[in-house]
Amino acid sequence: MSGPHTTLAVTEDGIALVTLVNPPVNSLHPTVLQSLFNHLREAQARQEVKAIVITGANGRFCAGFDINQFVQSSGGGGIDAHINDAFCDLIESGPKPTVAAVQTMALGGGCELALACNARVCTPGTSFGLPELQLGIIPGFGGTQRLPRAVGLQKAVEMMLTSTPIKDRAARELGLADEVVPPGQLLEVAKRVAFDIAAGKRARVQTLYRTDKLEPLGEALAILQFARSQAAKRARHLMHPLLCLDAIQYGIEHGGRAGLQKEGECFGAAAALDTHKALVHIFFAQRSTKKIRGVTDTGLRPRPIKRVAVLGGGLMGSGIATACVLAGVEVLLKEVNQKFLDAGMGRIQSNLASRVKKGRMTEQMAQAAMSRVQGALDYSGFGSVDMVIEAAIEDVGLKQEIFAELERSCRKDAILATNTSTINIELVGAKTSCADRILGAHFFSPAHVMPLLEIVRTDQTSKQVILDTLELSTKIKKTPVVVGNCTGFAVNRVFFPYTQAACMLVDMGLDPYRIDKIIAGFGMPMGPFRLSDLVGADIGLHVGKNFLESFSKRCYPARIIQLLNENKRLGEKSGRGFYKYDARRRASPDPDLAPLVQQSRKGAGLYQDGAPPPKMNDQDIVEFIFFPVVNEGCRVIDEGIVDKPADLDVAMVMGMGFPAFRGGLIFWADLVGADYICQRLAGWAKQFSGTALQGFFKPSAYLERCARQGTKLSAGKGAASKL
Ligand SMILES: C[C@H](O)CC(=O)SCCNC(=O)CCNC(=O)[C@H](O)C(C)(C)COP(=O)(O)OP(=O)(O)OC[C@H]1O[C@@H](n2cnc3c(N)ncnc32)[C@H](O)[C@@H]1OP(=O)(O)O
Repeated sequence: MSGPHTTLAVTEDGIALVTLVNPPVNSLHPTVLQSLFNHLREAQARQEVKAIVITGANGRFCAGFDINQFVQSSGGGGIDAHINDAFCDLIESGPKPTVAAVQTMALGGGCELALACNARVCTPGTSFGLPELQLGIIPGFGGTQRLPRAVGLQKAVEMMLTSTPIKDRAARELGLADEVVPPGQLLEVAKRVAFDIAAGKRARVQTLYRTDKLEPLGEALAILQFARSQAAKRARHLMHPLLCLDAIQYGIEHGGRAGLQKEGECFGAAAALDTHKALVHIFFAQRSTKKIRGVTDTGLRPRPIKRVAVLGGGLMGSGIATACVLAGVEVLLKEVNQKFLDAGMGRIQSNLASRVKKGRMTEQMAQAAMSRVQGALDYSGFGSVDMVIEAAIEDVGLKQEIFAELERSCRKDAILATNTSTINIELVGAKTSCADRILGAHFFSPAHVMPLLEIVRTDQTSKQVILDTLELSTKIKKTPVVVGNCTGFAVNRVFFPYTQAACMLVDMGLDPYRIDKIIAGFGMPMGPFRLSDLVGADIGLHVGKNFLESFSKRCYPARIIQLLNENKRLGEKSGRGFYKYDARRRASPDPDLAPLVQQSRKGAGLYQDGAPPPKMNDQDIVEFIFFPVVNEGCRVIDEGIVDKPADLDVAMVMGMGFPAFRGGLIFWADLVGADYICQRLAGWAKQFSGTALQGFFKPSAYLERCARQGTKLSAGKGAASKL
């Protein structure tokens, strides 16, 4: 039988083995669920069956409900409200006991299925978890009721609110797994446990009715109250964590069975929110960035990258080297002299030490990672590397010399990448004759922490080289986005109007601290001015100049950034910028900023001293800042800088902290509507007509086309025809 299904096999000694079959992760497609219930019903009814073992095919148990169904349905994926009753009656409390034989993963609905069984046996390395909240929903197959009763409320709340799974050993200690056994013994042990329960030699645990692990009511309510305040603080835009807590609390107060009913209601409420659609979009978009038309569908196979040379041991180079050694890739770190090399090695060491301190790796693992780095002061060892990542200073001439040397020193098939964030990649390789092996590998700082890697291809970069770099990105746990070669590539380019629009608002008379508050309220990790302080006004000025040169007709020269530089207020690193910073780098508004703001306003001529600032509410400010960003995103789509609009969503979320719960820039823009955005931009362009600012707001051709044709911006340039 092909397609998603389950199989049922009854052994001679009376065990019904039900297997979930839906590669790659045995997700619970509706037909799997239907087949599962049919088989469970049959197994419960057949006389020769003494007990039931549920497992998954191909070494995996189950990654939960089929998330594709959420995309296809209007919300909630059509989960049947009666499914929970069926779980109870057929699995947990049916005439025959059930045992889950779990390999690799039991996530979401998969974990809930396992929790409904009377016992769980798993293999080493298996993850158990309820990560539904990361999809904007709550557990809907009884997880909000059974997990607290299996592991205690405190731990269950933590697992659900953080969407963090736990591994086999922790699961065993908490009582979520009953036994951990080698894969070869999984089914045998599960069957034995099932027989023992059926024979009354082992207790038949019905998790929904347990109370022994639950904290006393007063303590439980205090835990939930604290969780609510934490959720409101950490994710104040999100409703679904609170709905999850509502369902849990109801069950604590009224019992598990009543809690299931409440869970169903809360699940439905969460599934109806835009947050759910946005997060599901990001889930798939993140996985689809690795699928590049004309590259990954050509039948080419990636070549493994085992040894990488990193040129430059500064902040970026050492971060890149750290990301590589953490993934088992050998690194040759080259510097210009011993002092710099020692400093670079020291940075890698301290990156690893910080992971040990945070409990993310053992001292032994850190030592093993460090042993994979070798230092170099010349190019003599470069013949052994599969790839070079150059992270020298942003100097075109220097980079050109380096790449010419790399061509001489490396193998003819080695990939030559530059980590530049501003320089044209073609220019970097101008003194070589191997443009097909050259590309940009733009990491975000700190490179061993930030999850995004922009892979910048030129017209000459070969498909094989792109494919190999995609493979490396997966290995070093980065989400890759393949982009075209232009100033700022995708992320920095699309974001340049962000700070510029905010500076324009200040020049128009608005308070920078109010703007920051509103933008953080929108869901950005921080507002544009706090970000500017973090990045540094000197860097901001340098980057701003690049954009002014490349896109002079649509740039706003932010005088205030220039003034901050002149007054040595470079931001966090100098103790003052838009904000002032205390010894612990905590920011607070700085009254001494006012004269600079005044000077900037005077130069800009958008505000008359003493006049009231323009009346703009929070939404106006969000739109004024983000619509020009959307507009630039439209140009990036239209020029084919990204393979598909969803790539831009991922790039914005992971590179700039655009709120994932809004689905990324373009997904959000579609919810707002291309027509509305276009009208607003056209309105501002009119307001500033005859000035240099007109171009800043002028709707792009792609945005205008989508608005006119009623096409979604996310449909891509193929869908928005050039009529
Ligand atoms: C009612 C219930 O409470 C509701 C639910 O159960 S909602 C679902 C809850 N489950 C989850 O959130 C788990 C989501 N999946 C994951 O976290 C990860 O995919 C994983 C840990 C299972 C595997 O990770 P990894 O090995 O890195 O592989 P990954 O690339 O992510 O996934 C492999 C493929 O499986 C798909 N997939 C993973 N989980 C899926 C799911 N639950 N439904 C449908 N497809 C799924 C991915 O889209 C990907 O497809 P592709 O190859 O076509 O791109």
